[in-house]
Amino acid sequence: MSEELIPAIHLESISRSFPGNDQPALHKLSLKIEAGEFVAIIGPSGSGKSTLMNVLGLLDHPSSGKYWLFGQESTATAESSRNRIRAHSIGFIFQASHILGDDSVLSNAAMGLRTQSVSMNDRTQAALDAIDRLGLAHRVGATAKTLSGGERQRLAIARAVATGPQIILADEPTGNLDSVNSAKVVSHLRMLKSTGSTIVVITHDPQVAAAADRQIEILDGQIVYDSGGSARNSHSLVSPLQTEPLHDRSMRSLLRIAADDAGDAISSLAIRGLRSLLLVLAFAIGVGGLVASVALSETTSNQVSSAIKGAALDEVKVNLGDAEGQLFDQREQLDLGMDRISDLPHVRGVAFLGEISPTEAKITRLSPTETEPDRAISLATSSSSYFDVVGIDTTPLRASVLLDGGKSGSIAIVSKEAAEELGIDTSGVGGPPAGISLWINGQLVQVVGYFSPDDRTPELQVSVIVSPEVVAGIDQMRLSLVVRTEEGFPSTVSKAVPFAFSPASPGSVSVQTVADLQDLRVNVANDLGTFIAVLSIVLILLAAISAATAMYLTVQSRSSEIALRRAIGASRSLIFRLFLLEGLMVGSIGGLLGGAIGTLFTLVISASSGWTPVLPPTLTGIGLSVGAVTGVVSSIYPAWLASRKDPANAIRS
Ligand SMILES: Nc1ncnc2c1ncn2[C@@H]1O[C@H](COP(=O)(O)OP(=O)(O)OP(=O)(O)O)[C@@H](O)[C@H]1O
Repeated sequence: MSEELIPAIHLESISRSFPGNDQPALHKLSLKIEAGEFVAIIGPSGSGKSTLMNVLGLLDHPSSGKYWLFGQESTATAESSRNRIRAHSIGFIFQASHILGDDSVLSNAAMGLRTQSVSMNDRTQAALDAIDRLGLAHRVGATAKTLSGGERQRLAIARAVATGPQIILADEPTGNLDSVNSAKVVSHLRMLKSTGSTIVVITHDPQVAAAADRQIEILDGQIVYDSGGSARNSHSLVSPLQTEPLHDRSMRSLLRIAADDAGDAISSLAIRGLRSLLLVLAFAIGVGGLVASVALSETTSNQVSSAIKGAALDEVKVNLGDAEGQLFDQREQLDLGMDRISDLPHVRGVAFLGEISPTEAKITRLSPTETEPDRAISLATSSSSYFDVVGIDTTPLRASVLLDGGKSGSIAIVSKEAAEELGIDTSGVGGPPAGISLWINGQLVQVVGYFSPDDRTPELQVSVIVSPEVVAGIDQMRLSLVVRTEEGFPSTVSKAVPFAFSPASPGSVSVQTVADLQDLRVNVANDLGTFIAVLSIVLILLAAISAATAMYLTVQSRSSEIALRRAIGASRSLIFRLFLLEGLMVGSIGGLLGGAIGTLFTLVISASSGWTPVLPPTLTGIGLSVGAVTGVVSSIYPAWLASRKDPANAIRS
């Protein structure tokens, strides 16, 4: 690198005024400081020392005048170059040491190096060297908040010198220290001077002022005394400033930046563990609900479709309403209506089904007084034609004929699941053994066969179908007809059925093709899915609002950290990325957890309802992406606010 003989600092007629202040904080101040000088700036409170320091450190812009830093005119320099100069060429030591209390001593010392994007190994080495030089090696792994005041200030110096800056700016470095610790700081500053650093110290401390080679006094924003420059020493030659990015934009370097960002975000989330956990849970609940709604609506749709898809093409259901004891009084009329329906074109068969209200049916195995099985068994009555119409075989074959009366008397055909529930052995291939009977509402009913309901008749899964005389005395019965049509004709037939069954009042007969029913149930499933989805979106919005609020509060409480990062050269975009990444991580973890919760919820609901769960392979992706997007969106505003914080103001507070 080329080396020239130029002042380290050259101010010409610098003024700085603040809105609302009649007196400028700096007034036409001119000053030259040679490289390698150790200068103390003294003056009463309010005289403009900190303002001068902020201008020198490129934390603040003067209102007028010119400033050359190592020969480079820096008043008009772009923000990104100013960040780089701060990161590479200036070391700051602030009065309030601005240590990140929850981070380790090592990570505090390495902070500036992280901003420089130095590799992890070099970073650790340089930070350890600086810690060692400042006599803190024994506390290297400690959490910074456990350090004493003097140790903190030495750590602040270690952080400032670890990056190897050309100039050190220190604002009251001994302000909070006793004389012993002040003396240590002074000796470290002298040691730095001896290695060629240019040092500018603002101080009220006579000990520090005396240790400097040159004293400058400021009053009302102007220099009122200057002890004069010292001779250049052997280290006083300066190198050009670092204004261009040092790290290349290679894949490796980008990966390092990404790893640094992720590391910062993780440690920041870990430090605020409980807050992070609550946020993750908020996202998990919202996303979990959404994932469950997707999976459940798929599951229920599948359930509905597979249950009735076989019947959709050739079945019409006719609801005759509640028949209160009418079945037998009006059996003739019922048979007549059914005859007329079976005469309709495209009709293959028709049968009735009388379903008895569960409160009216007591079914037991051995005695009329024993307790009913745990699982509810439904009771229905029909004729043999029902089995033909819905296409269910019985064991033994044609057992259903016995339903049509005659000598056999009171008989029952039992679904396999109901038989198992009642403790009847269904393993025999020839049907129930002779003499097996049930007690139904106090009557002894002989079991003559089994049947296995299929998808068309899910309502008969656990049921007993009896001959009509068994239920003769029962009032509460829902009566319906099942009409089997030629394939593709349910809709045509359904229009004619009411007129055929009840020519006098066709309006009293309500007809549904299974296809209608399917639509209806799919709609119900969809409605349910939509309801859960809307609810989940509300939950996700709430999660996003809580995340945004928590993040906003965090930004406020981390003002000092943000100020420090900005002061030591972190760009606005780095600060923005840091907060955005925190939102992304919280949202993604919440989203993944929500995906798992939603899946588990669907499995539990499906298992308890006897459904086959349908878990689309995209569920995890949905959970993750909804969580990630919501996390990012909710952190945009707080991240933006953080990135806009003015380092000069923030560092004062
Ligand atoms: N951001 C600001 N907005 C308004 N006025 C400001 C701002 N910063 C500094 N000032 C004013 O400029 C003047 C110089 O302040 P400065 O902090 O530089 O003094 P100082 O010499 O460092 O004081 P001290 O020794 O008490 O820290 C003061 O009157 C102060 O109120």
